[in-house]
Amino acid sequence: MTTAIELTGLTKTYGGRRGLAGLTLRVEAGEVFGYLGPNGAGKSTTIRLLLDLIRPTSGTARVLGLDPRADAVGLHRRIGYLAGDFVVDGRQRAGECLAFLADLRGGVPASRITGLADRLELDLTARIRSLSKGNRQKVGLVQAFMHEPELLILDEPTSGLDPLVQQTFLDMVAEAREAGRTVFMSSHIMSEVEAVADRVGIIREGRLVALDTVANLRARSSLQVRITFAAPVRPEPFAALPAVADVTVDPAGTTLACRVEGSPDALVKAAAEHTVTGLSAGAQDLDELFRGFYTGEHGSGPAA
Ligand SMILES: Nc1ncnc2c1ncn2[C@@H]1O[C@H](COP(=O)(O)OP(=O)(O)OP(=O)(O)O)[C@@H](O)[C@H]1O
Repeated sequence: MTTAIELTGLTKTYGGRRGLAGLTLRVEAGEVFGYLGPNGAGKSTTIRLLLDLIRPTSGTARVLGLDPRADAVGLHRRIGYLAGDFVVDGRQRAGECLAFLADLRGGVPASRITGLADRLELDLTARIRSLSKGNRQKVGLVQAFMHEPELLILDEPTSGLDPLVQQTFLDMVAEAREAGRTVFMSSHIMSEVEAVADRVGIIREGRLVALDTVANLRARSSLQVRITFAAPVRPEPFAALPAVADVTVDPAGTTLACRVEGSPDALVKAAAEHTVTGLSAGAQDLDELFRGFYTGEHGSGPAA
């Protein structure tokens, strides 16, 4: 597999302010990569560096094997880009605007533009200034996908989209991957990228704090367990068990709640020494896990 994006020690400061701090990251060709982080983490900075819209303070970026600084014009033809602040001339009709952008890219069959617009339920005859935020975002999505680029770089593509359109967009991403294209998309919210991303990178304060497959991250999320006993139990023996944390017992002493990270075997065996009258267990929501990364609760280095 070849590499679509390779960032090495990429750093950007704005005056004295941190934009991005030494980001090293590879995205392989053909993968869908979800780039997550809270506001101000450095997602848009990374994306602008990939497109040579801004220049790094230090470090390097290679995109489709090329240097964005030296090969910007050639690269832009091979990339579909949706800016976080996508703006176009509001006086134009959506269809005119897309036809103009298609010409700039060397021509796109009109049927592809109408096909995408139909799927997203975008009215091509409407003037852009009359469109809602979500409908303008659809114009941005059509222009990013319409020339079937090798690499899609999408900065918060789902922003402003209602859940049905969001699903259509996720289908478009899945189809792009099936066709062998690479997708690099940013978001604030894990659940938006979870369904389509092969891997996820999380940045906080300009640094990568987690990098893993969605499946592995899910495996790392903990289990919330509640056990009810026929007679009161003491929390201490449970708190001492491997993989068990945050043990609490209700005032009556008969309901125990805890979090399990890893195998629940020791907990099950310890509980079996008593008479168990009730048991419930649920996986931690992935968004909850991600909030932990956002706030720094889960450490500051990327996962092994
Ligand atoms: N042109 C600029 N001048 C000064 N500081 C900037 C500029 N652009 C970004 N920054 C700063 O760099 C940091 C990273 O910003 P960036 O826009 O990359 O974050 P982001 O992860 O895309 O956030 P959001 O989700 O809010 O779009 C922030 O602290 C921001 O204030």
